[in-house]
Amino acid sequence: MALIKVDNLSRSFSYYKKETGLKGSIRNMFKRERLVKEAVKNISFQIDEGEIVGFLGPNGAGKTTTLKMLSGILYPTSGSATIGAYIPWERKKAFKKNFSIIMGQKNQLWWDLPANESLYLNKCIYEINDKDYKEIINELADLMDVQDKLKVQVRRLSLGERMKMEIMAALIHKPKILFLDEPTIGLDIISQKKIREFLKRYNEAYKTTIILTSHYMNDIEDLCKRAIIINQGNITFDGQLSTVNDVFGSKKMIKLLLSESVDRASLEQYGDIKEYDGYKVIIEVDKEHMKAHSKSILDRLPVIDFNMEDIPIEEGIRLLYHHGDTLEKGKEGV
Ligand SMILES: Nc1ncnc2c1ncn2[C@@H]1O[C@H](COP(=O)(O)OP(=O)(O)OP(=O)(O)O)[C@@H](O)[C@H]1O
Repeated sequence: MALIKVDNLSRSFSYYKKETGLKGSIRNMFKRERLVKEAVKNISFQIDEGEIVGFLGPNGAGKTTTLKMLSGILYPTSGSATIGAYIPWERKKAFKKNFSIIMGQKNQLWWDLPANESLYLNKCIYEINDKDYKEIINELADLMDVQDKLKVQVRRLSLGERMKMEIMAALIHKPKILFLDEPTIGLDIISQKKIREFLKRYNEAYKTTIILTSHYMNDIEDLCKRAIIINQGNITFDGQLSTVNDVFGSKKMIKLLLSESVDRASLEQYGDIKEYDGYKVIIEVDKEHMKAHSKSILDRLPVIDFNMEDIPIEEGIRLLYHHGDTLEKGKEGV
């Protein structure tokens, strides 16, 4: 059943162009040019209870603006959204008790206090009783392996430990909906993996609905079955992650290992060269020319190893970022 329903949601920002230099500043005092940025344009989607959905797009695509509207931090310019029985920007207390947003680039913990003091503050804000608070703190600290860090001043924690505390602070009221905006940004690979494992287990245990934005493809592939891709405020893909490649089913990758160096120009006839060092080459080839090109490569080039693969999901998503067509509402794939 759909828990999050977004219907033709838009958000524009108006701002004034600022001229540089002294002359520009003086000119600005008398005449200012007003500009409008349409950050999110008529987007629609639905998300079921318990789903983890990857919300992807290049920088400036409109991801954070959408999450801010769904969290009630921003009013939309037009359109509607409901989360369960609530309209987020009405900011009803019961809604606030049901959701949490974690922004990897922003802290909610007090820098100079130990993490458990900030956690206690959240306990009071969310009106959690002592017994439930003790239980959830123990459970979360165990799951994230930070029992011994709870009394350490936040400024003395490593980036990974701090992020775990941020996640704990966001989860102590057991929200039903969780918005994660770049939760693993800047973390090393092992810490990223630990946080992903935690989120997976947490989602399984509590059936929390999660929208996740991340520029790390491992986060998305590990956690999400479905991806919504947004670019320049428009949704360009909404479907199963496994079908991303079907959109570009007309392309394949040929990976070659050569015994002698071959110059780049003589490989370009086969397709787009994705990687090249003379001996190791990856070429993106049109499927319709696959057979003829494969034969020609094997006949003419000093091939030691030849592999044919689908384009990697990361590449598929990158291509989808720039795929212009907006999806019709509810349609899966492009
Ligand atoms: N307050 C604002 N005033 C003017 N423009 C804004 C404002 N907030 C966001 N924008 C613009 O709206 C667009 C979408 O921004 P948003 O932060 O939603 O992108 P994003 O997809 O989260 O990007 P990133 O991956 O870089 O965080 C950007 O072009 C941004 O400059």
